[in-house]
Amino acid sequence: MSRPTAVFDLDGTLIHTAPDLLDSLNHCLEAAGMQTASTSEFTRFVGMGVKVMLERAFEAQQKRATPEQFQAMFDQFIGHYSGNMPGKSQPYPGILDALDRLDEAGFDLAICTNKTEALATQLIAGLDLTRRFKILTGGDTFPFRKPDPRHIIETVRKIGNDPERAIMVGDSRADINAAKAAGIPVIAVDFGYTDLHVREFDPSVIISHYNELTVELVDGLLRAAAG
Ligand SMILES: O=C(O)COP(=O)(O)O
Ligand SMILES: [Mg+2]
Repeated sequence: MSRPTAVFDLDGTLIHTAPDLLDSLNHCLEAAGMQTASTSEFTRFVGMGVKVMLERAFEAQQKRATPEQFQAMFDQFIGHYSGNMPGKSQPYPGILDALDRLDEAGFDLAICTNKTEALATQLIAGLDLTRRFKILTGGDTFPFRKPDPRHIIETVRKIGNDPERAIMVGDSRADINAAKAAGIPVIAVDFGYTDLHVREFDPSVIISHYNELTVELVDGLLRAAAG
């Protein structure tokens, strides 16, 4: 039997990246002569990758960009964000101990993010976390991404594991809906980036700190899912 897999979202779940993403977004908005975004606006923009974040920022100000202007802003964002990495971004309290616990219990650890694979890989390396994860897939790794359930399923399959013995940990509706559509139990953190409280998306469990992410909790969810 393959090893069980714990799949983690990145932004707002493993790593608190909001200050850097917001800095880079506001750098681009200012350069375009637009208003800067607040933290609460940012939580509505994030979750579906950089392109969607920029589109939502334009919509919020009822502004339109030509495809060329949009591409230029996208390139500027990537340059600014990647140039300042890892910046102020930090793993959430308790996550490293939680990863250790799962690792010691025989879980393979995976990252499934809507960030581009290159940016996510650079960030995880910059924080010296690469060796902890068997795989990282981004929003551009496959022709589909969260909330498409195949993003999680194919991430697990790529390491040769069985999606029926996987759990997802995430902070947003995309994570929760993708996991539910995949039939994978999902633990939602309530400290990430979401416009509505995660309870609205009906995850299997909600945690407020990683000391709640125990092997017992995860094993219980896997047993319940196996029926
Ligand atoms: O960067 C984003 O928009 C989303 O990234 P996440 O899937 O890791 O939350
Ligand atoms: Mg997230």
